[in-house]
Amino acid sequence: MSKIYTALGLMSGTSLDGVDAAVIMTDGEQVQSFGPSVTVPYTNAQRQTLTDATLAALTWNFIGPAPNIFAEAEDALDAAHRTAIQTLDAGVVDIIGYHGQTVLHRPDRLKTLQLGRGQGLSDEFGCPIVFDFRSEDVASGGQGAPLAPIYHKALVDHADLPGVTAVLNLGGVGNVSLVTANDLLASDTGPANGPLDSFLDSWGISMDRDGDVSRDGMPDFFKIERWLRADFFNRAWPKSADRYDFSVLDDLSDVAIGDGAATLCAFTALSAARTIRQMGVALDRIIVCGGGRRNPTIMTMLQMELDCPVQPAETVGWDSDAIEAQAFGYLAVRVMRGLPNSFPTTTGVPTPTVGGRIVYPA
Ligand SMILES: Nc1ncnc2c1ncn2[C@@H]1O[C@H](COP(=O)(O)OP(=O)(O)OP(=O)(O)O)[C@@H](O)[C@H]1O
Ligand SMILES: CC(=O)N[C@H]1[C@@H]2OC[C@@H](O2)[C@@H](O)[C@@H]1O[C@H](C)C(=O)O
Repeated sequence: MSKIYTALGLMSGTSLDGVDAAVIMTDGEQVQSFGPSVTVPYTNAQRQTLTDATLAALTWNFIGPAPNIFAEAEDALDAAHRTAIQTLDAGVVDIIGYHGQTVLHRPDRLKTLQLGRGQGLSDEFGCPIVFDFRSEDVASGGQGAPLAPIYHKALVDHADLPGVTAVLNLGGVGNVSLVTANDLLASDTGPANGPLDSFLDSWGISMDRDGDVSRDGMPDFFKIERWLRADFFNRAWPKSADRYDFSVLDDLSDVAIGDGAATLCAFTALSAARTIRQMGVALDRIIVCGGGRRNPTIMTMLQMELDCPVQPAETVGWDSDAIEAQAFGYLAVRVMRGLPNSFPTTTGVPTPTVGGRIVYPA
């Protein structure tokens, strides 16, 4: 191993549930060990500001001056991330990877935007911060996501898993990494909990906790067949998605809550299975991380669709809620070392690309 860094990763995902923070000891190639991790939920006011910024971004669409609310959203993000670092209480770290909040992702227009400022936190915590991980990949013609695959490969190597492993993350959006002895293939898979959360929000419920809402519902496979005709599902991989790319909720306006939730769980499972099949690699196991692994409706439907074991990340000893934050600590070390984080087979970028910007304490 080269020099081992103590890296602190920070991730705020598309579901806007809060900030994940985690420490990882790594040289940016292998995982040496894991440190503490924490998830700090956004306050209602912070979540509202971030939601408003995301909706303003959709209207803005990278045309003209950026919406004023972005500055307010960056204040909220920096404050929430500061709280997460303080709550983690990890002591001195060598480097921080600060993903920020994606408010708009348009790789077809060579644009992606993650809000959050690196410099303030770097000054405050006295260490280098890597941020803006995706822009260079997108500007070079890549999809800008997923970036976690090179970390998923390090996790699979660390766990010494034999054969071919898929790591499927079911957050707001889904993404999958296929780790073989010689290759790393990856793609977003489509919607995960994003449309399900939005649908339940219209019923005043925050999530399909433990599958409670979807459990007794009846999926409408005709609707799903129609949704799966969307351009995203027919594009070649690697591909990436924005949280708001899948506007299916109008089709569920007069559907009972249980049936709607079951339909969206099935949509998640079928779209993930479809992308995995498109990738054409025989798998020995699928390890599921992200909040969707806690939804038995989605997990059961995935297992019905795929002919290898589908297992939650805990079954191989991973702290699933920390994986994305660990990933951005790991990726930050790679940026520091000039190692690439994205590849033609993970984001479609023409050549392996480092990405990320580093700031140092003033
Ligand atoms: N106990 C649970 N049962 C069912 N679903 C759950 C449970 N806990 C979390 N979820 C779902 O998982 C979502 C959050 O997942 P996660 O934290 O992996 O997403 P994220 O990291 O914000 O998104 P992304 O990976 O797209 O950036 C919640 O919005 C909810 O829908
Ligand atoms: C643009 C963006 O922020 N994409 C996220 C999102 O959330 C899940 C999926 O879509 C994923 O590809 C990506 O995040 C993970 C951490 C990644 O880059 O690997």
